[in-house]
Amino acid sequence: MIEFERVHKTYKVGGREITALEPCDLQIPQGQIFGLIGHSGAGKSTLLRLINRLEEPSGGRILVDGIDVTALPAKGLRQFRQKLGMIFQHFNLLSSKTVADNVAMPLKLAGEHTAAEIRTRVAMLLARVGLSDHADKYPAQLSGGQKQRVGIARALATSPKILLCDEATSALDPQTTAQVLQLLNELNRELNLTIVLITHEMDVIRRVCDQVAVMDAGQIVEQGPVAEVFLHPKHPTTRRFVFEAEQLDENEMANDFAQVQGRIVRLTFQGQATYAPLLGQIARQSGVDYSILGGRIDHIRDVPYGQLTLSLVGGDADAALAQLKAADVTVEVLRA
Ligand SMILES: Nc1ncnc2c1ncn2[C@@H]1O[C@H](COP(=O)(O)OP(=O)(O)OP(=O)(O)O)[C@@H](O)[C@H]1O
Repeated sequence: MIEFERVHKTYKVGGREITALEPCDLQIPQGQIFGLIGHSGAGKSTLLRLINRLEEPSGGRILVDGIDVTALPAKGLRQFRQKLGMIFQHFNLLSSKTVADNVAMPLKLAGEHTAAEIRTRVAMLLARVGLSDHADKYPAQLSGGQKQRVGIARALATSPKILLCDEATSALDPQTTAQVLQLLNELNRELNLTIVLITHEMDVIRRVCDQVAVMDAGQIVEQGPVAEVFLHPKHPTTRRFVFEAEQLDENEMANDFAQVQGRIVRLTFQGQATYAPLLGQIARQSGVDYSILGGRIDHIRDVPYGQLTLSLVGGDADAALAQLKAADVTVEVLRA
């Protein structure tokens, strides 16, 4: 468990103070993939780098498994950092070293392993990330996705319990992004690894995260399980991210709504309800006619969801909506 208690951070630049993180309380349970999303300058990197004390907090306490890491002396901090791995947007591999030597680096620095132990562990890590055949190559000979796999293998070398990912897929194309996210997903489950992940894409959050915190101007403005935040965004910043990901335009939707009669509702189906033939049944029973104004079916992590925007005309619309709610469908009335 990672806990922030009133943690804040101010940078001093040429006599001027820049607040990067307002006092922040946060809890990240062990074994979760926790996403931090926000626009450039929102304070995401600062928050992430406070966890491994690459940045020192200006105040507050950070506890990892109950240990106050803000109070650790130099030796304790070195040991603590071995329990944390980090991966970066631009991979940060050493260009003059081979793939195997890059992965071996944290083990060599720890100074606790024989050369044979390091060789065995590196071979195992490279096999896990699918790069056994590339051990003797240099980073320049690899694709972006392969470089990030080396970064992941290196980050996992000392068997950390926490992996910090700073925009780890931002430099990758969509297909490679999907593969790297899939690998992170698998590692999270296999190793019960806590992953804290920074991104500016809601789609990355939707695909892998359990929880999300949305940051704006140094503050967490919305936080919760991804399904809740993604399907029912409240803060304007969250709404912008979700609408961007869904390629929706609020003004266009308002224009569309002006063209149709009746009530307008948004229905959210999750899990089993996503595929149940509810809508037709309920429309027949209540005598309501509906037209579909928008919708999609997708997954949040592994859970399917469907979201439909409908206009309802005639019949007993109240009864229809009550039946939908009784079947665990979330109903939001967009126009009464
Ligand atoms: N070392 C530093 N010295 C001075 N100001 C800094 C430093 N690092 C960050 N800042 C400032 O703190 C604020 C938050 O920056 P941070 O990098 O945490 O945001 P971010 O959300 O990660 O942005 P990005 O997505 O662009 O990386 C910004 O105003 C930034 O200019």
